[in-house]
Amino acid sequence: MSLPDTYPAGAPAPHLVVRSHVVTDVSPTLMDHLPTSGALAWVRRGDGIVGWGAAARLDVAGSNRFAEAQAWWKRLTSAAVVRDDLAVPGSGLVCFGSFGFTDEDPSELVVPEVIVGRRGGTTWVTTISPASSLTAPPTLGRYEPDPVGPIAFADGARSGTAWSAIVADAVGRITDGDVDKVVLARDLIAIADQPIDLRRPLRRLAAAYPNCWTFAVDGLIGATPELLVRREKGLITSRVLAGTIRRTGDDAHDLALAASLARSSKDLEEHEFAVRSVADALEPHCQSMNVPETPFVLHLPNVMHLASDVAGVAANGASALGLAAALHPSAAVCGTPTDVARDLISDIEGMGRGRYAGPVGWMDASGDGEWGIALRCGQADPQDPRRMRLFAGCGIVAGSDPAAELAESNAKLVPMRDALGD
Ligand SMILES: C=C(O[C@@H]1C=C(C(=O)O)C=C[C@H]1O)C(=O)O
Repeated sequence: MSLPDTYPAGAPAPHLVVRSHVVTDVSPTLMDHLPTSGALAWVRRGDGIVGWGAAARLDVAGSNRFAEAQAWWKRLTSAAVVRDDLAVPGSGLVCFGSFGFTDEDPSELVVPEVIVGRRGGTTWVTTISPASSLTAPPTLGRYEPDPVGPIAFADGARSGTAWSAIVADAVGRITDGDVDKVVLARDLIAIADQPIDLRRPLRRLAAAYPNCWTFAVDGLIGATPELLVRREKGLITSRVLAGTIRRTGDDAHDLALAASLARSSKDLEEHEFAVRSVADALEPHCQSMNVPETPFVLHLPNVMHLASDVAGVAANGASALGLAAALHPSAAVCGTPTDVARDLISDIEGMGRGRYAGPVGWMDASGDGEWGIALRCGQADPQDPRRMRLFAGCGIVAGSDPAAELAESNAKLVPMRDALGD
């Protein structure tokens, strides 16, 4: 039922017919409904939306990509006929999206043919189809994903040792005063014996990291703890993370580590850069804002982060995507000052980030939506479905120790490694 033409930026918008209705659903998780391929997901604590198929799709790149995506979405939503029995966040006409870290990396929006959503015990189905060939609501299946089987891990663009040397180089440049903070990432290649059924790691991520946002868009899957921006009925929120410590598995020791993280001047400085960059980008779009003075410690199974929830009341009609465009790249994934850090990343990081560290999420026709930062994630290799590229990065400041940053990057790779393993 996919439209043969994916409706590129300049083409006339297809007339989509959209219907959301409540269904009875006894399956334990939303992920259970995903068919074999084309998984789309945005799930947290069991609630959220999953989808499949493509009623419309935009592929876009370049410095204007957010504006082009916004214009495309506006035309598509104004040409659609929507019957939404629920009118809750995620019901009605919704698209999923994932944006490249740099202007050159590919970005995309996908409008699924079917969405299954859940919120507070209510499950709904949305069908989206061209007016010329209406889709009947599907009977929801319950699928068991294939096991991933044995998996091997190999260095990506750089070995751990080579990456540590790049971190040391960055610390030198920070000490010389070229830049205050830069976020450097590395990749790891996961290789299975057979094509990886992405639903397997997705389910595991959602179960093991309920406080993160588990996402899937076009082969990019992960569980991010960092919400770049949410807009919901005039309220804007952002969860900023920066400053990390690994967990040991010993609760008493971890509590002591959490206390040391909250006092660490290196981590507090790194965090302050990230909060400032978010507050400055949101300020023109908010009439009042709450920027916490001190961060809290977010406990995840693998790491703990310094975290700040920034909130504001929308002052203008900027959509969730418009706000994500204003925020990206925040100092949490790029550095400070932004331009210098971005150039340094492209000079020394030694790999393409693709959609890692870019905004990933969903939005609705009113401009509300949620965009996370694509972290703790992996990208399925479009050429070889047995392979995935996993990513992790660390904020580097004057006090950073390359060996500790390498250990931190390994801890950030744990969610994807465990989700893929047996
Ligand atoms: C860049 C990543 O994480 C970011 C860097 C952090 C840090 O350096 O302390 C913490 C959270 C994220 O903002 C990643 O997970 O790949």
